[in-house]
Amino acid sequence: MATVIGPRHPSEADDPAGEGDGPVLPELEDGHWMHRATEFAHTSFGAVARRLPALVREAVGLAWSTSRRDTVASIGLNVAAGVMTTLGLLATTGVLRQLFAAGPTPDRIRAALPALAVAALAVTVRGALTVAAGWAQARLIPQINYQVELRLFETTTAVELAAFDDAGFAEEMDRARDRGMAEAASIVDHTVNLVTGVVGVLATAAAVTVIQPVLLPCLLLAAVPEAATAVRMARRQYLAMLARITRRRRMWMLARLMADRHTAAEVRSYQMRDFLLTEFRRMMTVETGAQLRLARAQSVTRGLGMSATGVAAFAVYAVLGGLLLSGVVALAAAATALLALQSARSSLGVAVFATNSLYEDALYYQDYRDFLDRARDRVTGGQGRPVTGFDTIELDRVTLRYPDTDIPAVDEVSLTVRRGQVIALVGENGSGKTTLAKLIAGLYRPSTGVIRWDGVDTAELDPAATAAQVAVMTQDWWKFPFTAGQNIRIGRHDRAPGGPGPGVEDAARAAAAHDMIVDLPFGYDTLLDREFKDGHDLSGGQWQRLVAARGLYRDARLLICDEPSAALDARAEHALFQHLRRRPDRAVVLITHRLANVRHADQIFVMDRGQLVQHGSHDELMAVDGLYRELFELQASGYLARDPDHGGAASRS
Ligand SMILES: Nc1ncnc2c1ncn2[C@@H]1O[C@H](COP(=O)(O)OP(=O)(O)OP(=O)(O)O)[C@@H](O)[C@H]1O
Repeated sequence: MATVIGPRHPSEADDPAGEGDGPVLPELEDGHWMHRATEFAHTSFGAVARRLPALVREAVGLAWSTSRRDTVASIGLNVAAGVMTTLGLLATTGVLRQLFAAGPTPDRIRAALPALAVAALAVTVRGALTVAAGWAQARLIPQINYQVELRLFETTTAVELAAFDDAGFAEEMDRARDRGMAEAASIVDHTVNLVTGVVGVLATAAAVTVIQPVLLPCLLLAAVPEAATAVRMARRQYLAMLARITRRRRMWMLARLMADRHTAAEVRSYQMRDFLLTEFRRMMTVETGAQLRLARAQSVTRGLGMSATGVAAFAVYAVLGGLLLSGVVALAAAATALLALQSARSSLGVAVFATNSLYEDALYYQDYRDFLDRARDRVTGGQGRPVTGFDTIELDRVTLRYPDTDIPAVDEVSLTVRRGQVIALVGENGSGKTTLAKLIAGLYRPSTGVIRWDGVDTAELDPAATAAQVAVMTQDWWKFPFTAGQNIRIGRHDRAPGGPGPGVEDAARAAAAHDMIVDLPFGYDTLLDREFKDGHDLSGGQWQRLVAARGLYRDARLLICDEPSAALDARAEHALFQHLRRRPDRAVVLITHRLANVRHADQIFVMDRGQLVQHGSHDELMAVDGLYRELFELQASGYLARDPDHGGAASRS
């Protein structure tokens, strides 16, 4: 049953209103998970069934490694329930045989009582076993989720930073996280359901075979049309979903833009309401039409399926009648066969649905497995020489090329950072300062060249011990949804209270953040995320003070400050730079576009298009014609209210 999927883009999709005009946003790229959806849509049910044994092995292996006891219970109890189904049907035949026998009614009822007791017992035990199996199955799910989620996040937090710049890797990670991880528990769930369904069919078939083998083909004949209809309807539903998915994503995106705190101000200030609503209405019209058509098509399919099932049931009744008349089958056996038919049909439905779902979910789970395999190669860690500090960090012709780029972001840069010094990296936007700082921090490994700590290649050093010596105040910091105190303390979260280094409040004071924090509703315990109850938000500059406090709290031997004062007011900036001064036990690498802040640096390195083009002290660099002097004078002219293009060079004081 190979199937070709329909159009997925709104512009090509069925359009009941016949409208194609109006504001049209650019086409959405297919979601990263679409490739699996498309693959599944093109796979026939036969192919799905052929892969079943491997999929079941995979799921059982996963369940087994999570909880042996619950795995055995889920499967074992279901099999035992199947045995009870067989027993119940056989006992039912016994009951009917006695009831249909000749003789006075009280005698017939009395004779049927033992078989009736067995049938009742079988039904009761079966019920209990099914409940117990369901319990074991329900226990498995959270345990599996726990294991797979933990394994994924243990990996994503351990892979090297460079992996996140690799588009392929990042996409695989999204796939594993967004869908693959969630399907681990599903494949186990579907497998247990499959076992339940198959056991139900086999149990019924076994009972029918014992009662009268000739009835077995009847059972199959009656069940097949229903199963085929179930497959057909599930596929139809899936393909329809696939055809609408891009449009639905567009609608989710628009819905987010229209009802989100972060976009609310811009939507109003640019008066985007009509634009967004028009686009949303357009999508909704197409979407509603598609849903109405699907409902009609599903009803037709269901109607045809029910007719086919009815015809099959009628054929079975005819065959049964013939067998009854010819005396091949007794009345009691025929009546039991009808009961068995109901039971087999529902079990088969469960098995078919589970097969379909298992196959689809297993494709996504494979994404999770593939990601973990690939990520293992990018995990940093392992052993190396211990490090407790440094006297010099030396970059020797270091180059870094980001994935899929031809031009290096840092090109053959050599420089030395000495303990006790403040060095500055300056240059225009995109010149490579942040990238160079990340190399110095050990966040990236050079594509070529070597970085040495006291003469030892950093590749030979213990990565965790090296990272412990470094603090980075990044330019693109994140608003962590923690309290103000925790936002600072995570800078060195494993430091015991009263341990060496500044306290949280000391660090906050140094970054001019303390007064601002104590003014918050709960002081240092104020939660800094409006999405939580009693949460609070800060201004950009207030956040930056907190980020600076975190960096100072870390109290590392190498402090890297990438635009630490970009959002700070003059007073806060002044206070912060008091604390970024020379200290004999550490080195500071400072990146800033406010060149007045680098005047006192021991060494200033000037970057241009990835290359180091100048270096020296402020006075040395101002004494020569070059990029540094040009940038400095340009900036200083603003303060001196003198335009260098029209008034000559600004003061060099
Ligand atoms: N993750 C990345 N993947 C690919 N290219 C990148 C990445 N980060 C930066 N680049 C590119 O590398 C070059 C150097 O960027 P970098 O951020 O180091 O510059 P910068 O000097 O710090 O700039 P700015 O002053 O604007 O902060 C730029 O051309 C930029 O586009």
